Amino acid sequence: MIAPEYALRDGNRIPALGLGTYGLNDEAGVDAVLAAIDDGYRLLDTAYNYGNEQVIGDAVARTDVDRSDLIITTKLPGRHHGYDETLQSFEESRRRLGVEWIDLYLIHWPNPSVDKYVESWRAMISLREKGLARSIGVSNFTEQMLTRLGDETGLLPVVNQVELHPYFPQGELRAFHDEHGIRTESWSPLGKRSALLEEPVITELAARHGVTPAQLVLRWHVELETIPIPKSADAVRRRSNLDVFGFELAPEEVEAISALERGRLWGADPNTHEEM
Ligand SMILES: NC(=O)C1=CN([C@@H]2O[C@H](COP(=O)(O)OP(=O)(O)OC[C@H]3O[C@@H](n4cnc5c(N)ncnc54)[C@H](OP(=O)(O)O)[C@@H]3O)[C@@H](O)[C@H]2O)C=CC1
Ligand SMILES: O=C(O)C(=O)[C@@H](O)[C@H](O)C(=O)CO
Repeated sequence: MIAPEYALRDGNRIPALGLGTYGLNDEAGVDAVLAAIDDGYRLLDTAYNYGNEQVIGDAVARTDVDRSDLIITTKLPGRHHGYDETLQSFEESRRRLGVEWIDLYLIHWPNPSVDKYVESWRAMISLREKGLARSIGVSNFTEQMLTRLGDETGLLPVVNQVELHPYFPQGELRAFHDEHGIRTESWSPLGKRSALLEEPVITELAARHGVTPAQLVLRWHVELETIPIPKSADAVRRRSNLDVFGFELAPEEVEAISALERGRLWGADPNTHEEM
């Protein structure tokens, strides 16, 4: 199963679903990422701070799938904000991944109290101009922060990766993204170890469609046209998480799932959260 793709505003393409890799480490992590690529995952999400870029790089080096068919995402950590620091951090990530280019490079968190994300963004624009980062984006940015990037540099990110699941559907931010050609990626798309997958509306709709609760939630993301990046260390769950393109949800089913809205699960508000 290979996920369909969306076009990004910069002319590049991105799969409609990817693999989260936080917690996939060591040799077991390499095996998991390699098996995921074999099973059809083409979008891989890591970060400097996950400490597993080399794990992703090893899997990419070992697979038979063409490098140009893979979309590798990594992220700039908070402690490396600033123009020169960003260029240096990017080189470290690229070296650990063992790749010529990074497909999607994101600012992991805005850390507004440090107030250097615009400088980092300028460095990322230069990386894109050199072809070292094919697409550039951000993560955990608010509408105000995105607007500031656009106002001060003339270039908006093509992706904003944010917390997004049925408990926190991010309706207003998604509408802003859609208006400005920013693609939404969903982190913790399954609600990471919360009770989401046991919610009656989820289990009942899953039974109606003959799918698992996780497949139902992932299909909800697809209906919203956000890109979920579920993480699983288990091969069977990874395969079923990718297998969500053979059924559809009716608009009222999407609404019923979105009605679970109650807010962020982990309290990580981009206006105050400081990421090192
Ligand atoms: N930009 C950012 O700030 C952030 C980015 N991320 C990214 O998003 C990715 C995904 O988010 P994450 O927080 O891991 O949470 P997810 O919502 O992807 O949930 C992962 C959890 O769900 C379990 N799981 C996976 N598939 C299934 C299934 N089919 N049925 C039941 N349980 C399942 C996993 O267990 P098991 O492994 O045992 O299957 C794991 O415990 C991360 O790996 C990372 O790449 C995450 C947080 C913040
Ligand atoms: O991206 C992730 O998976 C995270 O957990 C982030 O929240 C990030 O690594 C962080 O904020 C650590 O403090």
